Amino acid sequence: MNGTQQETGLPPHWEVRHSNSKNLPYYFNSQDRTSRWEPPAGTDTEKLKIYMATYHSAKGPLPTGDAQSGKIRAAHLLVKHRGSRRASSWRENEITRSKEEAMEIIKAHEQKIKSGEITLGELALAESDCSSARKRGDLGYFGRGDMQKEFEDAAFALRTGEISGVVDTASGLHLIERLE
Ligand SMILES: O=C(O)CN(Cc1ccccc1)C(=O)c1nc(-c2ccccc2)[nH]c1C(=O)O
Repeated sequence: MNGTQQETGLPPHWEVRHSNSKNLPYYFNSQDRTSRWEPPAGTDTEKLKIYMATYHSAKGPLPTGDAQSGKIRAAHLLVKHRGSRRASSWRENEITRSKEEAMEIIKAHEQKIKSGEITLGELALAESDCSSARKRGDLGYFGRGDMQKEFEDAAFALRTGEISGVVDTASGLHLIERLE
């Protein structure tokens, strides 16, 4: 997160950064690589105030893994198709649906979850083709490098409590909910 000069009101070479350990913004000078908690002299404080208000939107600071371990916890609902790397699951010994059919199914699941009709965990119990279904799709904690890249990138981009759009991996199509 670093807005341009005219957006932040900071002097040249200065940018706003975020300290995960303190969950606070700080100011970093990319030329002499100094950092400070307070805006530097010459800052247009009115502009900075507006910029920070936008940055600290209702959704809070940008998503990151847990400040200490870098791990997050998520649940997912997996709909496999005949092109899945392992086209079999506890639900169906041989999965023959096409990827297009799987997309229709998971889009309907997404609608139900995002409308509040049902939680992802509840729906995963009956509908997920992943062995985690019996745990409401809960995968526990994981860090970068533990999951397929597309899955990891989508999960780490979520804020806690947020639900992804459809994520496509070699295993199938997923909806992901970041739990912690
Ligand atoms: O992709 C494969 O070759 C086979 N797999 C991997 C797998 C199989 C069993 C348990 C965990 C992972 C799956 O198809 C699979 N992937 C997942 C998965 C993918 C991304 C995130 C979490 C789980 N679950 C499953 C499953 O059957 O239960």
